[in-house]
Amino acid sequence: MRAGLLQLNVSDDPEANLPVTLSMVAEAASEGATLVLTPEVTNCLSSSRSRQQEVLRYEDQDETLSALRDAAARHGIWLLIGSLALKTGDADGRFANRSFLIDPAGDIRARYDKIHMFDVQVSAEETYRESDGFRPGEEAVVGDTPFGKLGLTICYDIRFPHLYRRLARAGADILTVPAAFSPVTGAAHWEPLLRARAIESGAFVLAPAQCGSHATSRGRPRATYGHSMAVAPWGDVLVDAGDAPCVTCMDLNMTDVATARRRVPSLLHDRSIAGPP
Ligand SMILES: O=C(O)CNC(=O)[C@H](CS)NC(=O)CCC(=O)C(=O)O
Repeated sequence: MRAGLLQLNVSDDPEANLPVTLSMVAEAASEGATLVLTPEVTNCLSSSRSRQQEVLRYEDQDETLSALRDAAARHGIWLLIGSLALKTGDADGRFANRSFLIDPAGDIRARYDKIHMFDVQVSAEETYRESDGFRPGEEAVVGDTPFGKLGLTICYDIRFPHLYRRLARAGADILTVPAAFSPVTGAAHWEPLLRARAIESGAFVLAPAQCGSHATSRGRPRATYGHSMAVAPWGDVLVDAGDAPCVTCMDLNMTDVATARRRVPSLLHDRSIAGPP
């Protein structure tokens, strides 16, 4: 199986972002990818609440979603849209940060709302309050494909290993971790977290990322870490896409999942542990 990771540098203008994303999806398909993955917030990196209120749409009216579904059908590929920022109709006005698995007919096969919100002060100057704008999801999701099961997660979820344990035990062969990681935490934690989840799950980890300085029309400027990554079930880094926008394709030997789990069957060795709660 051949997978393609899109590394994007989106702005807070969905209309401007879409043509770039579509041409990179076409490029991945032309390089033979049968599963193409895009990063977190493929449609719009958040700058201010008022800007989001203006440009974000409900799922059934979102043009990025409909155009990417068409693209999956046109190219005959599976597409993991890392996430879209979408209106929800919730009373408190918060948005959803939602991944979609699209099949080669363009149909939606799975949806996942990011569970863990990035409410973190990463440095004296840099604080994130994701839960101010986004409503967290509640449910883990596995999507079925002909080449294996995908466990859907997003960005900050990577720091919560029990979610990945659950997905691995549900049979996930590939864990998807689309991201818009902060440069500071990215440099310190991104690669070891991805490799740890791959090793302890005996699964591929595919992590398409946002990169660079993002153009925003208002609010504070944003920058993200890049370094989209593919990690094999044994823990080896297959791809590190660096820090500029790009399309990176790679072959995945899906039998590596069973091989890794046979060599170290730790998924079968969980025990319930007594002691402090
Ligand atoms: O806000 C948007 O538009 C897109 N979403 C993000 O950028 C999200 C929430 S602020 N970022 C992360 O989860 C970074 C996690 C991270 O950097 C870490 O775990 O260290």
